Amino acid sequence: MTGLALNNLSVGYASGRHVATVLSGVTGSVEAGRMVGLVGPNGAGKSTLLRSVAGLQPVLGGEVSLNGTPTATMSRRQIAQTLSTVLTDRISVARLTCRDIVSLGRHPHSGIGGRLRPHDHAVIDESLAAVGATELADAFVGELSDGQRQRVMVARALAQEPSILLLDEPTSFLDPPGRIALLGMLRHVCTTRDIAVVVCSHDIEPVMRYADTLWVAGRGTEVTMGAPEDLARAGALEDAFRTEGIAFDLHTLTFWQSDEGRPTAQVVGSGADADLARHTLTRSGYWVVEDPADAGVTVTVTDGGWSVNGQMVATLSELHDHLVGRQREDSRS
Ligand SMILES: Nc1ncnc2c1ncn2[C@@H]1O[C@H](COP(=O)(O)OP(=O)(O)OP(=O)(O)O)[C@@H](O)[C@H]1O
Repeated sequence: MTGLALNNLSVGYASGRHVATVLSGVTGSVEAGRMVGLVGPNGAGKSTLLRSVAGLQPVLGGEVSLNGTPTATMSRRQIAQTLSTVLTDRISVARLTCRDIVSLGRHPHSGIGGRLRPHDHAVIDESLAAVGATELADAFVGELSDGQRQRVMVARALAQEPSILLLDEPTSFLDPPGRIALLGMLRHVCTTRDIAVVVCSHDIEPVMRYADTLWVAGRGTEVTMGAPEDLARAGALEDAFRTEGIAFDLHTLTFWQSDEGRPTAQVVGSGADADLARHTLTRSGYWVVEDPADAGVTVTVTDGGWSVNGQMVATLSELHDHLVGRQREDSRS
């Protein structure tokens, strides 16, 4: 198989006789051209898994195979020619240029003395272009924004010409559009370069838009794998993140306060104005229901704004104020 395969893998930390197993029985694969999103709460073991797969810490049991070959039988150089990583360690190389950093990715392929050949320079240029960082080639790394630096670190990993790419939190420190842009770029690179990608991220909703498969590390030692939507429907994300009073909303693919005990409302109408009214209702403390029979309040999208149980409001700010006032009155009566 081309790509990454994990067979009954156990990862964690051993110190003397004490063994702390973080994740166990992890069996799964990522084929070339496919992207896995690795998600889970803080401390679930995502970084431990990525570091173990990359050979940066010993596994406790089981097997990691790269393109069908167990890593236990591969040299470090062979592993580096197959797998590259973008990890969370902050680099302190402010006075290197982006091209210098990306050139480091050629190290596992370069000959004696590490001299770069014309082919290496071509790969470096292609890698910078693949992440949209051609213009940054001669900029110092210390002078980049977080988003630019993150793209350059991905370019370094691509310059390694890997079959498998592992990324730990590549979107942290990026603004919301930057997160989507980076994940979209990874998806593009994964498909066009036929790379097996595992990306660990706390940005569940954007990851769910791009990943073929989710690997969910929860509070136990198991990793649950499946299509993002199937796992969401089955409650696997809620289970993994299990937080009192917080539920995973299947409409928005985000976590919200759970609906129990909230007043109910429905929205009549369609399009962006209806979606925004639903958002305002949720923000105002209402549970948005589909069935009119369950709804205490009805918000209808109209030409001039919205009507709440027949009373017109022109803006969503007014809708919010009206809904909050209504709740206050209800709680007094
Ligand atoms: N060097 C270490 N020695 C011993 N235990 C460690 C070490 N590093 C991490 N751990 C423990 O392993 C567990 C998993 O940590 P890990 O960093 O893999 O979680 P994570 O899912 O990546 O969390 P986060 O989302 O917070 O980054 C935690 O209980 C952590 O305390």
